[in-house]
Formats: sequence, C-alpha cells, structure tokens
Amino acid sequence: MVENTEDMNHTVCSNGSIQNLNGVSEEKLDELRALIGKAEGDPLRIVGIGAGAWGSVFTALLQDSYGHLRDKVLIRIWRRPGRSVDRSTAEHLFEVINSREDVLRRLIRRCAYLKYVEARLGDRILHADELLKDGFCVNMIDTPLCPLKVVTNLQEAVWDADIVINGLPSTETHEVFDEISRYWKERITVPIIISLAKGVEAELEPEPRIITPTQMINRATGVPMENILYLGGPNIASEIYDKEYANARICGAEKWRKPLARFLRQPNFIVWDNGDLITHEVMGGLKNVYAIGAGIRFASTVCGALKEQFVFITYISLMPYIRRTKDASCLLFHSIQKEMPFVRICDLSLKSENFTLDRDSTGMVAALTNESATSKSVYFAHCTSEMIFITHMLAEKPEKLAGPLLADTYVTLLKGRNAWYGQQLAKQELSLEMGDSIKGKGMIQGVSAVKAFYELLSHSTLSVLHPEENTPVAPVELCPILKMLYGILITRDYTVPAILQALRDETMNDPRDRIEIAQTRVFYRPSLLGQNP
Ligand SMILES: NC(=O)c1ccc[n+]([C@@H]2O[C@H](COP(=O)([O-])OP(=O)(O)OC[C@H]3O[C@@H](n4cnc5c(N)ncnc54)[C@H](O)[C@@H]3O)[C@@H](O)[C@H]2O)c1
Ligand SMILES: O=P(O)(O)OC[C@H](O)CO
Repeated sequence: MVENTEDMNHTVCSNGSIQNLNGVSEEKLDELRALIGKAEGDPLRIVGIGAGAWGSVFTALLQDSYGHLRDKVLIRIWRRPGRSVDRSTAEHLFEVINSREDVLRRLIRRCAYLKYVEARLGDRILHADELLKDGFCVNMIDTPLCPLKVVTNLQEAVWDADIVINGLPSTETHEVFDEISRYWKERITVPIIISLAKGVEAELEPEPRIITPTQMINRATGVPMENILYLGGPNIASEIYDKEYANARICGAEKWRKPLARFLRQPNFIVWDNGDLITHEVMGGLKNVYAIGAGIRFASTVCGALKEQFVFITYISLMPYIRRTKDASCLLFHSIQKEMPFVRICDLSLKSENFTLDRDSTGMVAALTNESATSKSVYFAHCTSEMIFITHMLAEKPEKLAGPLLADTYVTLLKGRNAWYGQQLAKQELSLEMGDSIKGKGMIQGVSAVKAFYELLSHSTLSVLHPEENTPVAPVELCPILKMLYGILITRDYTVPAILQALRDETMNDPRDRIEIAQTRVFYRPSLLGQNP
C-alpha cells in the first residue's frame, strides 16, 4: 500500500521506502502520447470545460500528476469569465487561506495574497476565474487546489485540444458543445472527450428514450461515440482531492478506455474500465433523483461502524436484485440475508441511534421526520425498490448495475449536494424559486433527472399491466416516490412535506412486491436507451 506525501512526485510506501513517481508519470504520459500520435515537441493538450467542484478537481489531479512535464503536456481549464465573488465568500476564503500554511505561503510567494486581504476588507471585487488561477473553486471554497492554467475564451481552450474533459452539468452540456462544434469545423484530428456529467434528458419523439451527456456531445459535435467516454464513480470532489481512497470507472470503447484508465489511475484513485457506457451514465442520473428525496446523510465524521451497518442495510434491501451475481461480496450478503430478511431493514436501522448524526447534513425525509431512523429506512426501502424497478426497464441484465448504482447512491446520501438540497428545501432554508443552481454549491442535477425519468416513465407507449388491477398503467404509477418528487419539484402541485404522503400511503405495495414484479415480468425496453430490441 502506498500513501502520497505532500510532494506529488514522491510516494512513501508502507515499507518506508520513497518511490519517485516522476518516472512512472512520464512513462504513462509517453504511452498516451504515442497512442494519440503526438510528435516530439508537440505537447498533449488537455482542457477541462466547466470549472465546478468536480471539473476543477479532476483537472487539478491531472495538473498535480503531469503538469511538471511541461514539454509533453499542457493542462488547462476553461470557465466563463465575469462571475464575481461576494463579500461573505471573500471573507470565508480569507479564513481558509489563513488556516492553511501551505496555501498562505504559496500565495505570498506568488504575490497574490494582498488581493485576498483587500477583498476581505471589501476594497476589491474578486472574480471566479482569477480565484481558479490560485487554486480556488467558487463551488468548493474549503478545498484549495493547485494553481491552474485558466482560459476564459472557449474557442482558444478547445480548438486544438486533444483531450476534453466535460465538467459541465448535463443540462448545459448540449448547449456548450454545440458552440464547441463551431470551433471544430476545420479540425482534422478527432479529440477524445471524457464526460464527468451525471444526469439525463428524456426524448419523447419519435419514441421515448433517454439521452445521456455523452450522446448529447456526440449529437452536438459529431465526434464518434468511440472517442467519447464517461468517468463515474462514487466520488465526492473534495474528498478525491484530499486523497481519500477512491475508485472510479471509465466507460466507453476499448480503444481508449484502457489506456485512459492507466493514465488517470493514481495510488489513491483507482480507475477501472468498462464497456457499458450508457447504462453507467444513466445510473449516475437515477441515483440523484432518489438522493434529493432521501433523508439519510450522515456527517463525514460519523463512526465507521454506522457506515458499515448502513452498507449492510443497503445490500440487504437489494438482495433480491443482486442475488444472481457471482460476485463474492454479493454471495456474502446473500448469506446475511438468510439470517436477516428484507423486512427487517427498519429494525436494523434503529440500531444506529447510539451514533451522532450531523443534523445540518441530512436530506428531505430526514429533515421532515426529525431524523427518524425508522422513517428514513421506510424511504430507503421504497426508493431502492423503485430504482430496481426502473433498472429492470432499462437493462437486460440489471443486476450488473447494482454495484455502481448503490455505491453512487450511498455516497450521495452521505455527502452529496442532491441530498443536501432536499434537506434545505425541507427546512425551508432554500426555496424552489431559487432554481437548481445554488450559490457556493453548484448544480443540483437530480432536479432535471426527476423531470426526465418522470416524463419517460409516464409515456403511454411504455404501459405495463398493473399487478393487482390487471389494467395497463404507465410505469410511473408503480413509482410513487418519483411521482411525488415530480409533483413537488417540477409541477409544484405539492409542497415538500407531501413526500411523506408517498411513504405513508397505506394502499401502496410492499416495496418487496415491487422488486418481485420487476423480476418476474419482462419489463425490459431496449428502446429506452436507444437500442434496437
Ligand atoms: N461534485 C462532485 O463531487 C461530483 C462528483 C462526480 C460527478 N459529478 C457530476 O459532474 C458534473 C459537474 O459537477 P460539478 O460538481 O463540477 O458541478 P458544478 O455545478 O459545481 O459546476 C459546473 C460548472 O459548469 C459551469 N457552467 C454551468 N453552466 C454553464 C454554461 N451554460 N456555460 C458555461 N459554463 C457553465 C459552472 O459555472 C460551473 O463552473 C455534474 O453532472 C455532477 O453531477 C460531480
Ligand atoms: O454532490 P452530488 O449530489 O452532485 O453528487 C456527487 C457525486 O455524483 C457522487 O458520486
């Protein structure tokens, strides 16, 4: 096992020896350069598009690993110019700077400290792009990054880029890549695009289907799908930069995903690769839907035992879903399930009462039920069964999605913005009128995903037989939480507390039945992901 020291070019191994990472980085970079066909003296050009929390961290990770190899690689980030920072953010930023000796020294060395003093005093307005040059992302002020090369002109950023990282929210991806396509009209080489965006849109004509960010990029730019990849993981941007141990998966065509996985892999950020591009992306959108409604977001300091217990609950609730997989861990949980059947999830959750919960970091149901462990578990049982139902419509082998979907749901419930947003709405500290892009936090992707999944699953051509009434119903009728979230967030016919109605409804099926229905009937609709049956 290895741990990174502050010096990014060296790694301290568990045996105490120091390994020089320079050589390893250079080898990996040379390998990628050769594959892309870069001539000597021509640097590999990598550009991040969108400088939110994850887009900035991702670019900063590359800068930390490869930025020193200046002759061979040029890493830059594009963000829109003009965004100014208010006084309270400047005050907070000043506190962050002064609490980190390394950052303070760096700014003084670069003669950049004074502007933060002036902004703190209200004598100067700071802009997001100048902050980013010093390593501060306005959506993640508490986590200073390395200094970045920032470009505010989109054409300059992308026209000759070899690798483009899409760090935009899904809702903005088509529009920005549409503009990018204008700058690529004369291009001879085909760029590689790695999309980080989670979120989906629904297209209803000529038949209902989901459109993912990589498909939006393909449509907007004409870059073939072979060159467009998705990187997803249960990743919280600030934790990745803080070198918490993490996994991610890069999905796409074999030609690029394997070398890119090697290129992106770091001691604390292990990148696997997978060919299942679209379904992984769709799962990234789906988890955000249910994270908003959740009520289970534990403090980052929460005791490991509670996390473990929660993982058990997660797996137990989804056992019917994953029982057919051969994966060893699933088999383990399968045997646990024999001892603790699904219906006892709530009892298990109650055991968490001896742990401290951070009341400022929970979600919608949690806030509405005053952190009731039982009610949160009720929500959890229902939302997992709806996710299972939906994945059975989307995928022929839905059990394969269980791991990525669960892991991403789990991390978002623990520390994601979507769960936080639901909680803020429930506590009336935010209102729907404020929109889904929240100052200091960024885009809440789940709102648009609620709309997309609702529109899709309420389409009449997708009707399924209601299990009891034996009449055709739109699939969304079997997903009461999704339906209620749509009523709260999109049509606004209901207020936030109505989410509890969806849970309290006595006529609603046992969530276990929903899973059984999904498993025993053929709901799979290949056309939903744009595939031919
Ligand atoms: N934050 C995380 O931990 C995390 C982790 C994994 C995946 N993701 C996903 O990655 C994507 C980006 O996440 P993020 O955290 O960086 O988001 P964010 O909301 O913090 O940042 C989005 C960035 O895009 C810019 N932007 C938005 N609309 C734009 C437009 N029309 N033109 C130009 N720029 C525009 C914003 O200014 C901002 O810099 C999302 O889909 C998110 O779900 C986030
Ligand atoms: O902060 P969120 O809610 O956008 O979620 C972050 C990531 O998607 C977790 O993998």
